This record gives sequence, C-alpha cells and structure tokens, in this order.
Amino acid sequence: MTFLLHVNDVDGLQIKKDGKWFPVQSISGALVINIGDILEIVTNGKYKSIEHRAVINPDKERISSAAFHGANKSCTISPLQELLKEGKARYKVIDAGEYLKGYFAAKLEGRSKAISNLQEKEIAMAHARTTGSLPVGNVQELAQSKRSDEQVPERYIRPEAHTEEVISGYDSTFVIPIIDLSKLCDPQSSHEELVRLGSACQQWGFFQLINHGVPEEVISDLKKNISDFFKLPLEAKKAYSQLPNSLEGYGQVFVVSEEQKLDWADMFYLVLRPNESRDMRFWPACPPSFRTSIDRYSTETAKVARCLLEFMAKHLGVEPELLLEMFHGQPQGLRMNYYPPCRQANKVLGMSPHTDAACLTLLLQVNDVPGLQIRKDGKWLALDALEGAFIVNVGDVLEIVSNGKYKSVEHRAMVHPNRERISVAVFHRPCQDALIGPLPELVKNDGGKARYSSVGYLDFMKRYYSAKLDGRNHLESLRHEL
Ligand SMILES: O=C(O)CCC(=O)C(=O)O
Ligand SMILES: [Fe+2]
Repeated sequence: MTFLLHVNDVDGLQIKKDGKWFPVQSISGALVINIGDILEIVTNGKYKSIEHRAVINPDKERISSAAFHGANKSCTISPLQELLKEGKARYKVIDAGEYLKGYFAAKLEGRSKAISNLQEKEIAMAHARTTGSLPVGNVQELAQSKRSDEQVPERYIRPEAHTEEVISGYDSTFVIPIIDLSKLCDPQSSHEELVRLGSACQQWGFFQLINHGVPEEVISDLKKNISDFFKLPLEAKKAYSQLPNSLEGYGQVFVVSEEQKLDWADMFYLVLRPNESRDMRFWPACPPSFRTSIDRYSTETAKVARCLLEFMAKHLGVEPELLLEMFHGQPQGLRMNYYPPCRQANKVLGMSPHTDAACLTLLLQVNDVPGLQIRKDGKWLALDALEGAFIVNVGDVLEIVSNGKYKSVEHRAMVHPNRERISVAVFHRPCQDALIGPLPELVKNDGGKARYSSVGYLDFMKRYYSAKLDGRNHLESLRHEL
C-alpha cells in the first residue's frame, strides 16, 4: 500500500482506468492511497494494483512524497489461503526478494511485468501441487465393495512395495530408541537422557516417547472417537470432504497427477493451532465428543512438542528462545490415516515413502495393527509401537534448522490383509512467515558452513508437495555441496 502526499498542492498524478489516463485531483490535507502489486497478489486479485504516472506542470514545480508499505524481504508472497476456499489461485507463490528483483527489472514496462508473470494461466494442476490434492475415489468404500477374489485396481498396485528388504525390530541393534520425558524433566537424570535424545535425533530421526504426561483418557477418548468416526456411513463422512485447493477435511493428500499410483488409504486433515486458524466446518460433530477430544489432545500434544523442542535446543547448544520463536503460537495440524484391509496387502502401499515436512511429528497408532516402517541403513525397518507411547519423528524443517545434525527420515505405512489400520499424527510446524534455514549459531559452530539454503516457509511447502513422491529429493534440492 502506498500513501502519497502532495507536498505543495500541485497536481500531476494520473491513473490508468479502462485504457485511458485520468488526473487525480488532490484534496488538501488528504493522502492518496493506492494498492500495490503485493496486495493484489495477496487478495488473489480482488484488489487492483493500477498503473499510474506523474506529469509536469508548465509553470509550477511539484513535489510529492510517497510512503511505501512493503513486504518483508524474507517472506513469501502468495494469495491468502482463506481466499482460495471457493476458487483458484490467480498468482504464483514467490519470495518477496525474488519479486522485487523482477519488479525493478521490469519496471519500465508499465503494469509491471513482475506481476503479470505471476498470474496463473493454467492453474488447476499447479495449484493441486502446492495445496490441494486431485480428487480420487474413497478407498474404504472401494475396499468394502470388493469381493474377496477380486483384484484391486491397477492404480493401487505397487510392485516396489515388497521388493525391498524389510527387517523387523527384534534384533536389538534395530530397536528404535525409547526416550523417557519424565527422566528428561528430572534434574537427577536429565543430562543422561538428553544425550540419548540427541543421539536418537541424530542417528535415527525417530524415537518412542514414554512417560510424556498426556493423561491416558485424553488419548483413549481420541482413539475411540476416531475409530467411531471411520465407522460412520460414507455420506456422513463426506460432509467433511476437502474443498478444491485445500488439504483440510476428509479425502486424500499428495495426489498431484492423473497417472500417479495411489495409496491404499483415506485421510482426514485438520488445522488445530493457532486457535484462530481452526475452520470448524471440518471438525466432525459426530461422534458428539469428537471436537472436545481433538481440542484436548491438541493442547496436550502442543505442550509435549514445546517441551521436546526446548530439550532439543539445549542438546544442540542454542538458546531455546531462538528455536521457539520460529514456532510462535505453535502451529499444529492433525492427520488421521485410515488404511482399510486389503486382500492383496502385499501388492499395495498404505502410505508412500515420505519424510514429514513439519518440524516434529507425534504419531499414535489408534488400533493395535502395526504397519509403520522407517528407512534405516538402506533397508525398511518395521516398527513395533509401544502401548501408550508416542512415536516421535524429526521433520524436514528440523533437519534444516539443525543444519543437518538431526535427520528427517523416510518412512511408509503398510496395509494389513484383513484388519483396518488407523493412525493419527500431529505435525508441529513453524509460523507461515518463518524463514526456514540453519540457525546462525549452529552455522557458526560448523565453521560457518550452512548446509542448506534458506527459504520462506510457504515456498518450502510448495517444494515439499511438488516433490512429494520423490522421498527426500526436495530436501536434497536445498542442500549445499560442502
Ligand atoms: O500411519 C502411519 O504409521 C504413518 C503415518 C505418517 O507417516 C504420516 O501421517 O505422516
Ligand atoms: Fe509421516
């Protein structure tokens, strides 16, 4: 937004309207306010950034003063998510710094080329890649409609699902670490447990968290509500279906092309924190206690995540505030994953190999059906979830922020031949305007070597979704060769 002041009350400003130039008659003492390119993009084109120019007065000098209110150079510019609910994104996502470069380079071409270049022409696919998922059929329904001797559709057949070696966690060298939060909090045992926590994040990227302090009934209420929700008739669940261009609600994630192979699962995603970003339309009203149990679970898991981040900062040797300020308001999302049974379980995948984008994920197995596998030394390791423990894993953001000390590890989910499997993950992410890059303290300790480029969080997420099916490739694209 620009505020223009006519310093000596001589007019000369003209704006282009419907292809013609119109003079602006200034009112003494008033400011002329105009919308700039960034606001046009952010409002998804609802507000207009209009071309204007200044003409010279034959007799009088003219002086004006403009105050520009711009975007922070480190943020990412894109249409506001809220405004995309009913429609398409009309502009691409871009870093403010990049945008300004394009702006000055194209400055002399009127309505800056920078903004026209950002206008989306063929938006449907591009946008599915950044935020939404292409619609695909409901897998629970598909599974129920199949006779036992019927083949699953070709799009679900994954030859790679069972060609790689899988080891199960009975060999003690392959048991993922167990971290005790009560020991971390107890001064007597804290140091020793902190060393174990650090080593789990560095060597494994995964651990199971016990004695985490989340009341048992908070967990059991949520588990019961989730199981009951997925038992509802399809129509009742579909009341919460994802809208185009959004991941929130009931549907799928990561489907970005019509050719792509599909996962044998349905998903339900909700934004939980900060509280003001909750969209209650998507919060199931059935079972009746569901909303309350999600809310309580959200509060409790956010506490655990904050506590873990503080200990991780301590282990990394940085001021906890430096890490925590990226997570101001503790943004949090929740995903329920429903994997129907599949007679050809050994031919399908519940969830393709991926890393989690967020900083820290807390995962619960809702029923006692195993299926999670993590990549360890080039093999897949099947994980045995401990009753009552959270499976915690380091996401991409934490790998980057820790300058590569902590590892974001690939994992996938398998399907059971005759039992449904349900899991629920809470993702703790940085604020929308955070710049994702290695913490300067850690870079300093690493002899000044930043192992990753810094990018705005939204730009990072765009890369994440578009590279989703390539395992860790989006992370590799940010990694510096050192
Ligand atoms: O269902 C699982 O065990 C894994 C789920 C998962 O990795 C995710 O939701 O990101
Ligand atoms: Fe995951």
